[in-house]
Parts: sequence; structure tokens; C-alpha cells
Amino acid sequence: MDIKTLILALALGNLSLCAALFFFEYERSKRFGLSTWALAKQCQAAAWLLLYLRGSIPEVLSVPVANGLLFAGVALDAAALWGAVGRPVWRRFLLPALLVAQAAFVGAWLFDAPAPVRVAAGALIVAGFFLAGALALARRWRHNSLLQRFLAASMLALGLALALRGLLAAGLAPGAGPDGGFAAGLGAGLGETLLQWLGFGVLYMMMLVNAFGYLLLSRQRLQDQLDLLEVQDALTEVPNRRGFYQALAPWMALARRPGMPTALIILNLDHFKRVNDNYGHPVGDAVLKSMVEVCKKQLRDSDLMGRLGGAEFAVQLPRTSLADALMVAERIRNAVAAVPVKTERAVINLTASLGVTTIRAEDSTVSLFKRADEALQQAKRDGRNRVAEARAASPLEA
Ligand SMILES: Nc1nc2c(ncn2[C@@H]2O[C@H](COP(=O)(O)OP(=O)(O)OP(=O)(O)O)[C@@H](O)[C@H]2O)c(=O)[nH]1
Repeated sequence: MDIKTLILALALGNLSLCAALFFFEYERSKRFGLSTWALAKQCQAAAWLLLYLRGSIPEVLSVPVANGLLFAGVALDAAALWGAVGRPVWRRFLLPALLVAQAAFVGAWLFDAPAPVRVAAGALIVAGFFLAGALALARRWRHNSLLQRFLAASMLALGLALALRGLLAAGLAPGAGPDGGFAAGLGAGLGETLLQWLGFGVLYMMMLVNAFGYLLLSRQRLQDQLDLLEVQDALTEVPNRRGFYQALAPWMALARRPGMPTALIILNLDHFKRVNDNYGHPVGDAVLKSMVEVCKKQLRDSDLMGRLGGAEFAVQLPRTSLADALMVAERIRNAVAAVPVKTERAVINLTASLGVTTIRAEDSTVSLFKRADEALQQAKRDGRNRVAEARAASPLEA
């Protein structure tokens, strides 16, 4: 395979990615900066096509325009990766760097710099942006998945290989003889054809690693979000029923051993339906979120609040006696009643009813929640905006 065929493969590879992304985005909302990434692939596909047509089209298209598009493409790749890790640095760093790189390359072309110098500049610029993208993936190394670490490491290796190719190309520039240093000597020793193979081979690998890596990473992120949704309530961002049960399980097991019990509070907002009916669901949602914040402020770090569904929440209080849990429940009730929720449409006063119990040795999750719920219903029957204690254990249960 000659270099021209390799360039065509790069053009076609990027074009097929563009096509795949077009159909992907056609049906889905934008995710993980996929649009930035799609734009990057379009720039790169156009760049490689122009480079492939070199000799049959004006030089202005096949050199400054083609390389400019290639630089923009890899810079956008880096931007997409920084966006995917939650740090959109496009405007602050990558855009100014791209403008400087474009100006330097066009300057080198206008002033007729020797071909090896231009090749070296091009390789170093592309390597620089590629490494910038790799750094995004390498951030918070110890917390990253194996996939992300593998991608970061291979991108760093490829970026460094391309930078080396650039330095070796510089070694071939006129005037850089064997006395011109290690790069000059090595560059001259390897020869331009081998260096071209190294450069394009690395660029080809870069395309593959970037494409597969980005798509796999997007998939992994999506999976992580789905996994989180299984145990977390999307609206209030506290554990949902399943997540709350999971967190409660170790305390249920500990209840069979002597020591301080774990308490459970179930809270239900009073007449919450009216908020939805009077102000609409979005206001109801805002009220729920705000209520969670109000309640959390009354809790210790070791306590955990979860949403059981609708306007019903639960709080687990590890190593807390019934008397203390009743005090906490009273504090929560007071806070909910005292802090009106300010929304765009209205200031809403709410109250809550609460049922309190502690985990007993003989409890299953069902019996525990049933008892707490009975206390809650008692609080509702007694007129709402109050705390009720669950019935004591019968001698048989005890
Ligand atoms: N805005 C909003 N409303 C919800 C959501 N989930 C459930 N609801 C509503 O919350 C209300 C729950 O009402 P209930 O707890 O059954 O009754 P209530 O009106 O609070 O009356 P009491 O509990 O008897 O004091 C229903 O109208 C549900 O439609 C949600 O995610 N957002």
C-alpha cells in the first residue's frame, strides 16, 4: 500500500464515521458533545480528501486549507473529549491554540518554508491537539475505568509517536545535517519514506483509537447513567426505593445484634396533590426538590434520605434511639412547615406528616416499612402536620 492509498483510507474512514454519526444523531438528542465530535470527523474527512487530491487541485486547497481543516478536526476531537469529561475548555484554550497553529502553518506556507519544516510543523500541531485530548481522558487517572485508562495511554503513546515523527522530519530540513542534533541525525538515518510511513501509520491508528474509543466511552457513560438511575431518583437525586432498601440492608442485619438501633422515618407531604393541581407539575417538581434540601439540612452526614415515590420519602438514622429519632422527625416537620418554597409562580407553604420507628431484630423490610407506614397514616388521621410513633413491639414479637 502506498502513502496515497493510506490517505484515501483515512478520508474514507472519516467519511464513514460521518455517515454513521449523521444517522445516529438524526434520531437521537445530542449527547456527550457528539456534535462537536461529528464536526471534528467532517473536518478530518474533508482534509484527507483534499490531501488525497493533491496535485489535481490548486495548492491552496491541498496544503493550507487541507491542513487547516485537519488541525481544526483534531482540535475539535480534543474539545469533544474535554466536554465528555465535564470540562469544556474549547473557547479558553483550544480555540486560541488552533488560531495560533493555523497562522503559523499558513505563514510557513506563504513564506515558502522547506517541505520538511512544514511537515514537522503539521505533525507537531496534530500531535499537540491529540495529546490535549489524551490529557482529558488521563485526568483523575485513579478514578477512571480501565477502558478510559487504556484509551488515554494509547492516545498519549500515539501522540508522542507523531510528535517524534515531526521532530525527525525537522531533522531532514536543509541545513540540519548530522551536526544538527539527535533528531537530525536519526531523521536523516531513517529516511523520508520510512518517516512518512511512521506518520501516516500513526495517523491511521489515531483515527481508529479515537473513533472506537469515543463511541465506547459514550456507551460506558450512558451505561453508568442507567446504572445510577436504577438506584437514584432522577428528580431529587436522592436514592430511590431500590437504592434506599440497598443502603438499609446492612442496618437490618445489624439489628439482630445488641447495640444502638437504626431508626426509620417515613415522611409524606400533606395535600401535595393540590400543589400539582393549582400550580402544575413543574412547580410540584420544584417543590419536591426543595423539600429534600430542607429535610437534608436537619440530618447528620451518616443519615440517609431516599424517595419512596410520589411525595413520600424515607430517612434512615443509624445508631439512633426511638426518642432521638422522634426529635429529628419533629425537627424536620418544623423545618418543612417553617420554610416556604419559593418557585417562579408562587410561594408555597407546605406541611408534612411523619411516622417513626426503629428496626427490630425480627423485622423484614416489609414489616419495618408496614409499621412505619401505619404510624404515618396515624399522623395523617390525627390531622396531618404531625409526627407519630409506631406501635410498640408486642410481647410475642419481642
Ligand atoms: N410534581 C410531581 N408530582 C408527583 C410526582 N410523583 C407523584 N406526584 C403526585 O403527588 C401526589 C401525591 O399525592 P398523595 O400523597 O397521594 O396525596 P396528597 O395530595 O399528598 O394528600 P395526603 O398524602 O393525603 O396528605 C399525586 O398527585 C401524584 O400525582 C412527581 O414526581 N412530581
